[in-house]
Amino acid sequence: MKDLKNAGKFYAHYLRPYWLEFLITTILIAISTWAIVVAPTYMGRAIEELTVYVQQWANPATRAQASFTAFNHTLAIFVLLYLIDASSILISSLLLSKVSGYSTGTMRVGLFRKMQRMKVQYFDSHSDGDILSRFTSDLDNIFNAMNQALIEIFLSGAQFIGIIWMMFTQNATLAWITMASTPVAIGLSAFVMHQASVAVDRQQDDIGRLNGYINEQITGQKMLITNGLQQESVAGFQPYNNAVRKSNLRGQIWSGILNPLLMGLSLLNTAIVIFAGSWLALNGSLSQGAALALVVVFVNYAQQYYQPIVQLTSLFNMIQLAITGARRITEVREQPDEVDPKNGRTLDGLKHELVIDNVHFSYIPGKEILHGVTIHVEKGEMVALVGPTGSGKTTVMNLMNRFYDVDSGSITFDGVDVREFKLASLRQNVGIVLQDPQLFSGTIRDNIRFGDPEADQTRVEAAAKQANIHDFIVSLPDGYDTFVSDEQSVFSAGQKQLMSIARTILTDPRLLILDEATSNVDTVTEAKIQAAMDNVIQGRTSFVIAHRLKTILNADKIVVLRDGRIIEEGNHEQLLAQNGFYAELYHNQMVFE
Ligand SMILES: Nc1ncnc2c1ncn2[C@@H]1O[C@H](COP(=O)(O)OP(=O)(O)OP(=O)(O)O)[C@@H](O)[C@H]1O
Repeated sequence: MKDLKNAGKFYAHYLRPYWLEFLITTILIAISTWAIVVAPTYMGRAIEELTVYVQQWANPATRAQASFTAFNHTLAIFVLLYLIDASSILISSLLLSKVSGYSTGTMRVGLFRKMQRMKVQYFDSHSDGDILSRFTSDLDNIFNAMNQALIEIFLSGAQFIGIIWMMFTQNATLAWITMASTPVAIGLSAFVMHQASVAVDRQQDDIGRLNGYINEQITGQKMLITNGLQQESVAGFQPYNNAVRKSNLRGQIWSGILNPLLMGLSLLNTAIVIFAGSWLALNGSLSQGAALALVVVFVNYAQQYYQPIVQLTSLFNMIQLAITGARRITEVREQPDEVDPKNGRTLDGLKHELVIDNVHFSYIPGKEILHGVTIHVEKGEMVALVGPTGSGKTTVMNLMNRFYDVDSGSITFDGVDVREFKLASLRQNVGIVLQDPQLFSGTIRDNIRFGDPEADQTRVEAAAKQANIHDFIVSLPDGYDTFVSDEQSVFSAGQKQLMSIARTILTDPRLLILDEATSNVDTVTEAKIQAAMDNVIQGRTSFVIAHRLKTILNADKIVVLRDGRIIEEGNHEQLLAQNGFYAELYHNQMVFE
């Protein structure tokens, strides 16, 4: 019920702008229902007039008076009524198709915009496949339901009201008897629909998880092939597939039950109407002929009365999928946005120092990752963060850029808390070279000037030269116009890292965070990356998360992190002299160099 209420709110929000289309549709459907209800009476009248014509024509005394005019006239009205009905339905369908297309388009754009505002946490805690299925499967379900079910909802609703109205104009007692079973039908439908909705809900979530798995396996396909794990991958796929099959079957069974159940109830209702009508005919004040005619009419109504309910329940699965789709999209819409302070301050470079002061942080409440980390970074310094995998290096970076906020402690730029700056201003000042750089579909030029699309060729080339990737780019047949994408790129992993460095150089950030790539690159590329890093670091305050200690020998300060705590701090020589954890780490790495 809560889902239904929330879905109501969701659709009201997106469909409100189309109130005029709905008003026109309501009027057209009312006209069509009126036409369809009235048309049979003209049919009867036409038959009556035809009978009169035949009788007059058969009799020589009246043959001269026999005329088709009245019959033709009635028949024309009859045909006209059907034309009105057909064209009203056609126009309504077209209008509602337009509404479905436009409103799902708005939902898609809204969802996409929302994705750009949401906290990084959402993306870290949901699989790409699951996020993608909200754009594909859920929005498709919503579109299909709106495109096909909306018109049925209108038609069935109008038909339902029309039949009730007609029944009461004929005989109120029999009308009440026909409608008496409605609460049973509603109760039964509510129960079955609830069961089905639980199954359909689960089905959509299972589809999300299945997509997540497929996405992960496609992304890691090379790893799978290299390790000969294709069979294992298929075996891992089975539980996800089985879950979808099971919840799908459960949903189909429950929603499949509803239709025959209501058909049965409709038959039972018809039998009750026949029985009650006959009793009235025998004991009532009506003549037997009139009572019999009334029973026949009400048997007809009793069958028609259930038709809109049956029709709507046959669409139930589709409607349920749309309700679930609304829930899953609402879930995204209700995610908190990144917190951008009102009247936030503008960060204009770093003048003195950046201080990470006694920072505690946990991704999951109760599971603290950083336990009181304090780091001072003076303007122009290069500070390196080292430590074993999982020690919290990337987490520190996540906090400096406000991908996440600290639980306690603070991060300050010249004494001003990072949470007081406008997000855009903060990120303009903080450039990040990520561990696993991403290329976007477009030319190499567009990829380099990603952070500043207005940059001209001179600036793009200067950045590429500093990043040591210019020579490679111009060696390509199309040079800077070469089309690349993350999946189909002409770059090796190391060259991708150089591209990412070029991109960062172009935006000229005051503070640079460099999450060094862990991937193994050949020694020539490694030397290029090193030179590019030196170029980008020069003259800037920088914070390097280093995996290869060779790259940070010149750092002004090296901070050693272990299990979320700083255990050593100093420059390379000082730390070697301490002969502690860093010295051990360094000597171990040098063995492999
Ligand atoms: N989004 C997240 N949600 C929950 N836990 C996380 C998340 N990201 C990281 N962690 C956990 O936080 C801890 C620190 O991770 P972090 O990525 O900061 O380590 P790291 O030192 O950068 O490791 P690496 O050298 O492998 O990059 C790890 O135990 C990791 O499992």
